[in-house]
Amino acid sequence: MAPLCEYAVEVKNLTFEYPSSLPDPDARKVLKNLNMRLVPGSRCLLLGANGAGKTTLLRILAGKHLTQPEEAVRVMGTDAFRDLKLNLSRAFLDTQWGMRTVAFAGYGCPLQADIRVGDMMQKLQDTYPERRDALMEILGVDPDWRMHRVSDGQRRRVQLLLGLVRPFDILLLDEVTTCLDVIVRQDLLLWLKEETETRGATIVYATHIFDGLDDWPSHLHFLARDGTTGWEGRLDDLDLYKRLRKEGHPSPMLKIATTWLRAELAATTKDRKYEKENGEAAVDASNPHNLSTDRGGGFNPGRMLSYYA
Ligand SMILES: Nc1ncnc2c1ncn2[C@@H]1O[C@H](COP(=O)(O)OP(=O)(O)OP(=O)(O)O)[C@@H](O)[C@H]1O
Repeated sequence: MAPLCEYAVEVKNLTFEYPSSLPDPDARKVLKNLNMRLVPGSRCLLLGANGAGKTTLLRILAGKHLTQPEEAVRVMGTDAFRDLKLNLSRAFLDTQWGMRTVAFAGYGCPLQADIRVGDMMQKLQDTYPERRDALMEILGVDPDWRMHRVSDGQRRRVQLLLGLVRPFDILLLDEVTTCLDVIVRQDLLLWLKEETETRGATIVYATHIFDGLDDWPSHLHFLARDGTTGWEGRLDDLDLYKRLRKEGHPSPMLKIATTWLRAELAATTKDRKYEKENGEAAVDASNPHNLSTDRGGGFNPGRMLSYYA
């Protein structure tokens, strides 16, 4: 059973930026005045366009980035960055697992050592034999697989097995179900739902694939393109969701995502047009159209070269 705390995740007015050379302080911010509150047992779908800041937020909740002020982010009622005990009850699974960085900046290649899956983190696997067996069955993992001979999807299944075998209070998932086949994904989502219902575990799941998710989340958090919270709360409280359900829409989650993302896209297109027409004047901080099409968090090498002068 998850420990008693009012909120499993509590983010209050969080603003976050990566080190950057952008002169405009607002342009540096990846997350802006962000709020998130999840009670234990929540299954929260984190939704947002590419570059909205989903990975950044999940990494903050996983204790990988220090925030200012530190109290802005609490996980299971404690300091998300400093409380190392959390690492025994918090699981973070992203697409970087098993990738070994090589000589090129930002380039990784998969773990290819000749290791038997059943021998990986063996003590942990043996500590929870029932969970291990259940997960092996759901994920279709064979303990005799060897890591230098698995496919991408099989490697992902091994990651999920090792990441989920220890009972967690909070699970942070960043796009880790993309290369799973549809049956494994469905069964895994059901297993995760059960974890929240029977053990009170909390899950935050960022994905762009909404197939099979219509009945899964209890909460939604929409991260807008400017790094603010676009909408957050219980899914049942979202009018659009209620309406789509009433109309018997075949895939309400996908419809919600496309409605919000298309509205953003329309606004971005409008802002891009404005920038094109107004040149450098468009980056004036006092301009209401300022900074829409590229928040320049670091990997986007700028919409205006003068930014980096
Ligand atoms: N390590 C970093 N250093 C500097 N800037 C970064 C870093 N990681 C991400 N960013 C910037 O932060 C912003 C948000 O990135 P993030 O990866 O959190 O978005 P995302 O919503 O997860 O996107 P996607 O859906 O494409 O995975 C982007 O503008 C990105 O360029």
